[in-house]
Amino acid sequence: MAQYSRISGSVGLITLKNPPVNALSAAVRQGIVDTVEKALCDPQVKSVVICGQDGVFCGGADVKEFEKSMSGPPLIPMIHSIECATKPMVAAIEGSALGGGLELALGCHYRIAHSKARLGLPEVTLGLLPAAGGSQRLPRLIGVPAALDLITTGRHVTAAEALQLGIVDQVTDHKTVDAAVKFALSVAGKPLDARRISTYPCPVVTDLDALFEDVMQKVRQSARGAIAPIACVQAVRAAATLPYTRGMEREKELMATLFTSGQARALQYNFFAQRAVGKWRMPSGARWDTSTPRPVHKVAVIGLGTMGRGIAVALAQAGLPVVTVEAQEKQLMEAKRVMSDMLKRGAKRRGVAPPLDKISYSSNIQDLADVDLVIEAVFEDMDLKKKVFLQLSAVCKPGTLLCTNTSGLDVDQLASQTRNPELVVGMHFFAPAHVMKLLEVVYGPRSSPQAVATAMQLGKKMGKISVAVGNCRGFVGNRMLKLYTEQASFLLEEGATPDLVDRAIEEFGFPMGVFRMSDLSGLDIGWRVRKEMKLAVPGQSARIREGRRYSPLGDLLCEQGRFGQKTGRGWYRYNKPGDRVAHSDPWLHHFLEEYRAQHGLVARRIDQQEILERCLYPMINEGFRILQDGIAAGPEDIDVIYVFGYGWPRHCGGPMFYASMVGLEKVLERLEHYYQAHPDVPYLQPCSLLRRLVAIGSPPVQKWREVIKNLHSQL
Ligand SMILES: CCCCCCCCCCCCC/C=C/C(=O)SCCNC(=O)CCNC(=O)[C@H](O)C(C)(C)COP(=O)(O)OP(=O)(O)OC[C@H]1O[C@@H](n2cnc3c(N)ncnc32)[C@H](O)[C@@H]1OP(=O)(O)O
Repeated sequence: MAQYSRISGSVGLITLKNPPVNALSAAVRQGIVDTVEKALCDPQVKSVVICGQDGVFCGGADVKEFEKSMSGPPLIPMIHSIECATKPMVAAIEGSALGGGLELALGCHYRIAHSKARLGLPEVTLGLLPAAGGSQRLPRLIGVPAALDLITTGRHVTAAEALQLGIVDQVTDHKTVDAAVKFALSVAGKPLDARRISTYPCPVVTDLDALFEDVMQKVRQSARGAIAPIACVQAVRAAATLPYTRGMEREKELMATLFTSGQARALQYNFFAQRAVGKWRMPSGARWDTSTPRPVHKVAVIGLGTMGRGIAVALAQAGLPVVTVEAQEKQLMEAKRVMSDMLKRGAKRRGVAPPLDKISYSSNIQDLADVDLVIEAVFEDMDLKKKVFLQLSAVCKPGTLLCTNTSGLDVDQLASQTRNPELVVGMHFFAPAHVMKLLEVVYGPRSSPQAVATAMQLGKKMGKISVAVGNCRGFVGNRMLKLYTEQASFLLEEGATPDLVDRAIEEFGFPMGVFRMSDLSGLDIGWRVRKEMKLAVPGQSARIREGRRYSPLGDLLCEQGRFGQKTGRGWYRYNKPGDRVAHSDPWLHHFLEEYRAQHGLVARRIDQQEILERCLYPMINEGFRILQDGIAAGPEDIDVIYVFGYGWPRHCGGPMFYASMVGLEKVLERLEHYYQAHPDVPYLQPCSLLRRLVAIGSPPVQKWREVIKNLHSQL
């Protein structure tokens, strides 16, 4: 829908109306076509302004329409007719001009933006390219290198940067439409030939081949198997080397391959999944829209190890006053120095003043008496955490929310130490906490909806993608991860090497293989947990524990002091402790051979397919169990956790979406096969939810919530 009016006597005003982001749905496109025609036919109109209602210019093509067969006027000719118009067309950009929205603005002869507006061509993040002329107009307007940067990363730029790049003609702090109307009046009747971007020659680049080779290499490296960034480079190359009409043909050709690709489907699913997780619900029926968060004006972090430091920095960067408490004076001083540096570095990157005064440092827990919310980040030890919660409950004012940054311990046990267990939730951050986007908000059986709402809101304020999940060992992310790492160890026992397994995982698209990741985070962390659980017993190498298969390989390495990067030895060898470059380690290969010989295991050849199936399918199976148990509300929650917390390649959607792409029937069949081959690994047995989904014809992932709901209502 688009509304037409005439203002200031001679300016036609076209307002896009499709809340909340004025996406270019079929109806909006039809509205634009009709209102542009009206404006051009109105003899009293000398110039035209296009704006969006409610302070948003346009969020781009309507992504929901991509799944359906396209109807309504197509974008490309619509934008072309705006560019060909004989009256000046001015885009008044407030809020966002993204994707097709910016492409529409690029079809206009002038662009006026509000200083707070954001502009960009984020199609690549949806597995697409700017195929409404964006890949051909932008390089002509701002030059090839700048266009390549924007189009291949999809990053949004501020109005100030857009002005500097030459994307907009003017930036205003006042009412954008008023400024655009004034501007439109000033350019009425002026010649337009020099304003049609498609007629511009692409600015010359001195060594075009070298530039594109270099960019393509960088893109291939960072894309990790994603096809859209590569197509984006190819489209910009067409702009740089071909006349506009031929460039448009190339743009269309490239878009056709992307549009129906599985990667585009995965990325678009992920876009909506990110938004779906914000609409959380608990099994009790409590929901995001019926639970009011408590106000949080002052926060505390207790425990200033790596996690506590990152959390406090993230809170300060979000503008919240933070009281930090660390009992050991030496650790407190060291933390203060490191955190100040982190704040300064972050501020420099963002071009703002470091919020050093937001953080106060103390070694006295009594200083937490007046805070609204505490995040406990002490050592991952239940007894220690229990003690801290007991103290917090006594010290903090009534109504203070008490949160634990455990990565998997029982939130309810901690709640039971406090006067108000309903005010206890888990806030599981991921390292480094000031960088990683994911936050698992863990509710126990006694957590109140208000406590969950408060933690979710705080996460949002910190710029995190927060996912509300139920309380179980490892929550969602680490519960699934345990199976992935365990299978990887079993593969070593059976004949694989860390390099072989990691290569398969990295080729799939993870930034780091399972063993490289284990070396980075430290083998000793899992070892300590296993020792606490009495699973790991020093000096023991039995392969069956608690009646099921167990791989002691990680424990045996720890017993030798091989903790990973920090000790310079782990699954790989490093030139010195703390070094990051992993080298294949002949010692480890020899150790594996000896281990196999000791246990009578015969090494066999293991191919990439088996590595992927053995590592990923048990995780997926556990994902189904998590859904069945009601720990996660839907597959979107699991997928968002994996993409933003564990490096699952976004163009594969997440584990649950990936399963639906592979085919549930195939996943089921392979799990059955592996369970038969390894009956001593009970979790390989396919979960009944997976069986149920296959039995009803493998509905698309978007329909699983309904099936789960029915399943729960039958119980
Ligand atoms: C055989 C095949 C032939 C192939 C040939 C085909 C040729 C086709 C040619 C077509 C060429 C098209 C080229 C153009 C493509 C595009 O434009 S793709 C879209 C690009 N745009 C974006 O990626 C922007 C996405 N949106 C955002 O980043 C943010 O939403 C925002 C605009 C910055 C606003 O943020 P915020 O205020 O935080 O709100 P949100 O919560 O994110 O969103 C609010 C609700 O709006 C929904 N939404 C947002 N954008 C879109 C969209 N583009 N389409 C549909 N819906 C959108 C979002 O899901 C939220 O919905 P609810 O959760 O239901 O509230």
